[in-house]
Amino acid sequence: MIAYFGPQGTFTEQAARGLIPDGEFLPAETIFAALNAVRDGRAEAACVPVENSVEGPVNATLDGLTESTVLVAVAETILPVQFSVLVRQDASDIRTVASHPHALAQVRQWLATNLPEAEQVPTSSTAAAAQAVRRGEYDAAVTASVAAQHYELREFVGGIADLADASTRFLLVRRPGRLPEPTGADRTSLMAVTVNRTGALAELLTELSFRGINLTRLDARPAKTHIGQYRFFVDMEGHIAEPRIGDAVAALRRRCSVRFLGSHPRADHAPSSGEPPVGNEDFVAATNWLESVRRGESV
Ligand SMILES: O=C(O)C(=O)Cc1ccccc1
Repeated sequence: MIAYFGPQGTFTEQAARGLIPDGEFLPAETIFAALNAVRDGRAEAACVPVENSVEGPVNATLDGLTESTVLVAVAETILPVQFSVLVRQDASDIRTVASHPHALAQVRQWLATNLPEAEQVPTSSTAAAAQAVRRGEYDAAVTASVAAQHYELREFVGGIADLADASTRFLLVRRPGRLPEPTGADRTSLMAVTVNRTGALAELLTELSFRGINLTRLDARPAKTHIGQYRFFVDMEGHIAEPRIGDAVAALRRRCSVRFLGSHPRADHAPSSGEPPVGNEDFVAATNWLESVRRGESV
């Protein structure tokens, strides 16, 4: 069973069906509920949105992955997202338009131009907004086009997005277990809580940079312990099975609290960029040399 951030008709449902085409799916009303379905065993995995190219990180996912037993990402997909504005068949004027905040943000200009008087109302998801329009609570919903069929609504307008090539990245997460095999085009995700000291984050990032590891994402979320304490979410190119990446992650672990959030193939299949100053084979050779020195066989 694959839980997904629902209800039926969300972009996340499309992502889940793309990742596991022959899966059995369990819609969840919130991202936390989708993740907790994995934690309590009702689902083997969950599909949740993690970031989009307009609004950035999906905070509920970052918090949800780490605020209980940790779940790890084993796959990802990136969907281009365009939106439809759905209304009831008998719609006349539109005084309220509802959607997920990340959807409203991605059509902000369109709404300001075309529905400037409509009150914008945040809902838990785009499909939840469609359900609310069906119930008569709001006049319009900004959704994926597929939601029209699920909730018997009419497409007032389709194919809208302020940025034509906007996209959203979704994760498939599971309980910790066997890692996906390295592919040479992978992403490793961590959550680190640094000590609240000048330079602590810079030192953490230096452990990556001087090993030639390219950071692909850095987000900060409140640690919710006290003001000023943050959880840093760090994505990097590479797979933790690679000696160079493993060496860097161990170095971070020596410096601060680190949680592993997964190593998995990148949806864009982009191989690790650049020629690192020291490659995986150098780490293996250095480790072998150190072991032979310790055995008194080398100097
Ligand atoms: O609400 C949805 O449909 C989701 O899947 C979350 C979302 C919202 C806006 C853009 C991409 C995903």
